[in-house]
Amino acid sequence: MVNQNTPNFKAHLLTGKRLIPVLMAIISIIATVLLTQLVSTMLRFENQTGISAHILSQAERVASELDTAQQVASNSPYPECTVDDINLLRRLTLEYELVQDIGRVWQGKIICTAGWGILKHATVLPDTGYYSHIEGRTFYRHVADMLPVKKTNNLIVKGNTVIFTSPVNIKMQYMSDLMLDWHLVTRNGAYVFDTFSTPSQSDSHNWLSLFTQRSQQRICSKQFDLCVETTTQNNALTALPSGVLLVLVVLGAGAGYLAGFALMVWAGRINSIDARLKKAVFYHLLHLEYQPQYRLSDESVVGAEVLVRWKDDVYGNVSPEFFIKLAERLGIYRQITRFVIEQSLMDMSGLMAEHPDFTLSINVGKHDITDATFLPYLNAMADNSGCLRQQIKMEITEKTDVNYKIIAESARELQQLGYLVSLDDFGTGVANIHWLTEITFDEIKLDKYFVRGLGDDFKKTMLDALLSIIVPLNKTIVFEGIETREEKEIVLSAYATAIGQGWYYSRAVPVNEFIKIYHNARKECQESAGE
Ligand SMILES: Nc1nc2c(ncn2[C@@H]2O[C@H](COP(=O)(O)O[C@H]3[C@@H](O)[C@H](n4cnc5c(=O)[nH]c(N)nc54)O[C@@H]3COP(=O)(O)O)[C@@H](O)[C@H]2O)c(=O)[nH]1
Repeated sequence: MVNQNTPNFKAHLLTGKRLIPVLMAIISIIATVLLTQLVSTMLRFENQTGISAHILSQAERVASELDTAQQVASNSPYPECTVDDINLLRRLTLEYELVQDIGRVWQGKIICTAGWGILKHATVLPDTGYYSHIEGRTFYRHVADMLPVKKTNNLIVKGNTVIFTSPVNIKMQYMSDLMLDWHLVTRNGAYVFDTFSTPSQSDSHNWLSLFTQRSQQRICSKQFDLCVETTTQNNALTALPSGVLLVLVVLGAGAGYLAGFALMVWAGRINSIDARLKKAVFYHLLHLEYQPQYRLSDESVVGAEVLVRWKDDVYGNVSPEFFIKLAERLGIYRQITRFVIEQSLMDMSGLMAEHPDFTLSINVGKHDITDATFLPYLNAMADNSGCLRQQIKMEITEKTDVNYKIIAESARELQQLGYLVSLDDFGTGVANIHWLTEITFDEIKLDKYFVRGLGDDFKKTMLDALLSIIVPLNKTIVFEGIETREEKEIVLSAYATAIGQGWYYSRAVPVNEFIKIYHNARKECQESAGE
């Protein structure tokens, strides 16, 4: 039987465990959303890099075309604004798609162009132009009314040449579906050639904006005084179609729930009582307690019964009655007996060496007495401990589920080797008077059943009858389970040389406490003997 708390604990454990898959599902949904966000951010970043490069290459193509046209015009062999010179400029406007018009500049004024010939009134260039020290050009943005026709142009002036271009030179193409702002600027950022911004970029002010990431990039041309700056904001939660998002959430929740369920099963396995007992036995997490045995006549402690204990972190205090059977079923029982023998001899060897009449009772079961390696092991341990073999008493319970002939043989062998043998739990199991004649024991332990309720006349009569059979056998008789003073007095009056153990005297206690009990009892005996 597991400690009474164990079933409650298990129920509590199960309720707690049921939450694991739900918690895992929630964590998984969050992880899925974050992962989607991460992947989407990475893809968008890659896309942004591609677009930046595309814008820059277009800008370089524009710059290169205008540069070539300007160079050809500058190298004109004709005097400025002559018919030949203007014809040359006209050829250039036909040849270079981006050149809308091209003209000559003299003393800060446009004096002739390919489109308008010699201007009647030379047009003064605005004083707001930006001069690039890298390229030696002056740029004018969105300049209106420089020519007889009303039109807005960008102007580029170098030396004696002015080129008129359209304000929009970079093709927008697929950019409208991207949440991307870009600016085409000079390296120092002082002059903006072209710019584009997505109107909806700054619109998401709801809770989803928490998941919004901003990415800025800047790349510059190696040839020209040109840089592209792009800015994008990514929010996969709003960017993804709601159907796709729903599928992701459902998949994430499902995967999390399954993982949680698997974790629960795994945790259940490693926390099963079988697994925990195996671990406790393997790592020697069991411990021992000793219950003193008293000579009832003078209340001196004559021996101790060692009892194995298991206090588990999950299941609490588990009764040996339960875990000994479990250990037998799991095939690890032998390790427990060996642990008990080794540890108890170590704990008690000092006291036993000092008091050669002190006996240590050790419980053995069917797996011990049927194990061929048991006796050699016991001998080695006993001899190694320095204790006398006749101080070691092996308790064989009557409940042992093996043929009495095997028990008789074991008892005989143990006695021949010098150990004492005790018949435990007498009167409760399969043993009967027949056992007493066939098997030789040194001690008979009467089960607590006979002590319980000894105030009752019938029980007392039963005990007297039993004693009339076993007393003549001349064995030590131990009464188990003495819980009250009355029980002790009745036992003592029934059998004056009785040995007793029970909660009236002491429960099983750790070794240090036992040694104190032993010495106190001894002192009291000596004192009362001296009086
Ligand atoms: N093979 C092994 N069996 C072992 C070992 N250690 C213990 N056991 C057996 O487990 C059974 C239960 O033992 P436990 O719960 O330790 O109970 C023992 C005592 O605590 C209990 N006891 C002692 N005094 C009283 C009392 O006054 N009242 C009361 N109700 N119970 C009392 O009795 C148990 C000891 O019994 P016994 O062994 O028959 O002397 C039990 O069968 C143990 O034998 C082990 O290492 N190996």
